[in-house]
Amino acid sequence: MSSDMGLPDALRQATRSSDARVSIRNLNFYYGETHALKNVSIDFPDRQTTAMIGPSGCGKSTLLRVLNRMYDLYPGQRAEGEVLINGQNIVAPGQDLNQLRRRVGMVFQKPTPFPKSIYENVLFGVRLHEKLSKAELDERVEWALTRAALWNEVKDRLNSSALGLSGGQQQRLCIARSIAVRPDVLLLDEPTSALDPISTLKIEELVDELKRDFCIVIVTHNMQQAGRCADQVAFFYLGELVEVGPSSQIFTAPRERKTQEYITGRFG
Ligand SMILES: Nc1ncnc2c1ncn2[C@@H]1O[C@H](COP(=O)(O)OP(=O)(O)OP(=O)(O)O)[C@@H](O)[C@H]1O
Repeated sequence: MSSDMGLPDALRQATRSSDARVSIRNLNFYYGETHALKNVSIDFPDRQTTAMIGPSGCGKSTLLRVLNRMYDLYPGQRAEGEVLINGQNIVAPGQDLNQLRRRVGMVFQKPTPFPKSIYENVLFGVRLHEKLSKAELDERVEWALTRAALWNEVKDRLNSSALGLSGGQQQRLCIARSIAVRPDVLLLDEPTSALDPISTLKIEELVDELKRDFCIVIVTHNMQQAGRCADQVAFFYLGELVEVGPSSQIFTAPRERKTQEYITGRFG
């Protein structure tokens, strides 16, 4: 438990790194008996991209699932500790999960468009959370698709099915759908692992662009991608955060031997 428990929210926030959008302190996560995250403390700064790297099973996806409390859907899974998003501990009881999921967008490994039009896909979350006029909805669709670098490719077929788009376009549509509700944090779980190299490059450029507005956390197995996209890199091993630092430091002068071994491909 952190020592500043009991302080008012504003003061607690002020005691954190000033630019941290997400501050995690002493987080433990359990799948029943399996202790999947062990005492993890890390900040995800605003307007920066953090890449989470580490071998299979080290807990990267689990940490993303904690950030939007996806684990709530499964009995026996529980988080202990503190995950502050804008100063609010989102793993504490009594949170409004609908609001939380509006503030924390998630994009998965495989594109997950709904069998609806491109237009309705973008508005899916917006319609749940906001009452907007037709003109405002149109404006939001154009804004989100433009930010997701897809507008020019789809503006003449907004009412066509999203399932008719290529894999790379579908993934950009999913990013548009996530940002359309204007979240604080955008989580990307291996967003390019199902894509070809050109689509991958487009998504990476997009991530670079989007970090101007959002706090981005990306899980990737691709070291080059982490090097290209991330400002900060966090290396996890067996549920523990081994090391976190600026991307340039982690890839050129890691402090920990395990990090060095992983980034040089000696295991994982
Ligand atoms: N639903 C579950 N029930 C029980 N244990 C689970 C469950 N999901 C994950 N785990 C365990 O939790 C640990 C962390 O898994 P997690 O999926 O977070 O790893 P990861 O780093 O994202 O792996 P990968 O790179 O393969 O996606 C692993 O030991 C895994 O076996």
